[in-house]
Amino acid sequence: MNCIEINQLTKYYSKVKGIEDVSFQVREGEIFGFIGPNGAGKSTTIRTLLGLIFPTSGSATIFGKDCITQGHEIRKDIGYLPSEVFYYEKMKVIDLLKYAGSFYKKDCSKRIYELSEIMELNLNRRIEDLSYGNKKKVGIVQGLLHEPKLIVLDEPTSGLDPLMQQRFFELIKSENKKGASVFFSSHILSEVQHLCNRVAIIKGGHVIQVEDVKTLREDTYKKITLIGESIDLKTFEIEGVTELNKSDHQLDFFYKGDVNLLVNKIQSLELKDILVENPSLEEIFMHYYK
Ligand SMILES: Nc1ncnc2c1ncn2[C@@H]1O[C@H](COP(=O)(O)OP(=O)(O)OP(=O)(O)O)[C@@H](O)[C@H]1O
Repeated sequence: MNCIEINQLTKYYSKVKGIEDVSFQVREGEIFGFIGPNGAGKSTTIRTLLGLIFPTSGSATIFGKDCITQGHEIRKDIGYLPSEVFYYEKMKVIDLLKYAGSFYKKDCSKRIYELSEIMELNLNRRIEDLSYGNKKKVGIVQGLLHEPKLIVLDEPTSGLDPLMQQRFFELIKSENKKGASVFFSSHILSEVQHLCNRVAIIKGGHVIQVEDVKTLREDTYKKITLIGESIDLKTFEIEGVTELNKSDHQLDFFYKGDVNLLVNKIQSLELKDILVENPSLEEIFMHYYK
């Protein structure tokens, strides 16, 4: 079953394109990544999904309910961390979190203390005295305190130091193990690689690929490095080869296609070394971003 379904969703900010014809599904129980460069349309998609802005056309559902007309019914099941968090500056963290918890029909106090301990958040400070990273932690606790069925995170890790990022990932994984589905946007590809089952790649307002993270890494390009004295670059100007580069005695390129063709080309060469690697997600995405 799908927890999120997005169908041909389009949002124009008057004449400025936010997103166009975006369609994909997030399955219940998965951790789904939403990847794209700045301005690609990630926040627009998320805000439309949450009913914070209206689409120009298209539709979206969460747990089978329409995001626009049934938003109030859906919201109790969603935990949302926006990309920028703004709070009442004069409030103490604990008062703010208890106030946030009061909107749900359950006692969230125990969870507030548990989450704050995990994220090392000082509950007695005032919001105005917190650093950007600590405000982000308040957002994380606020997003999770009611143990939502779906967690929506918009660029969640910006501002967190590496140790806290790690804590946060562990926290998300454990919420997922307990049954929560997770949808999060990022332009940091390594975090997607570690955390997600599947990803959608968005560029210029269009989703250009929805794929298993594993497939994305395995079924695409191989990264080849050949080291030897007299390798002719022209030998590898063949179909399936991209990013061909020669420096000193080294030739690097990406290859996608029949490996036998490549082996035929390589076997006549006098090599000192050869390296065949799966490209990093970074390298794969750079390919899609072009
Ligand atoms: N309120 C707005 N008014 C006008 N244009 C907007 C507005 N919000 C977003 N846009 C435009 O819509 C496009 C998509 O922006 P969006 O913020 O959704 O991208 P994003 O992928 O979340 O980027 P980032 O990673 O920088 O947050 C951009 O061209 C942006 O300038």
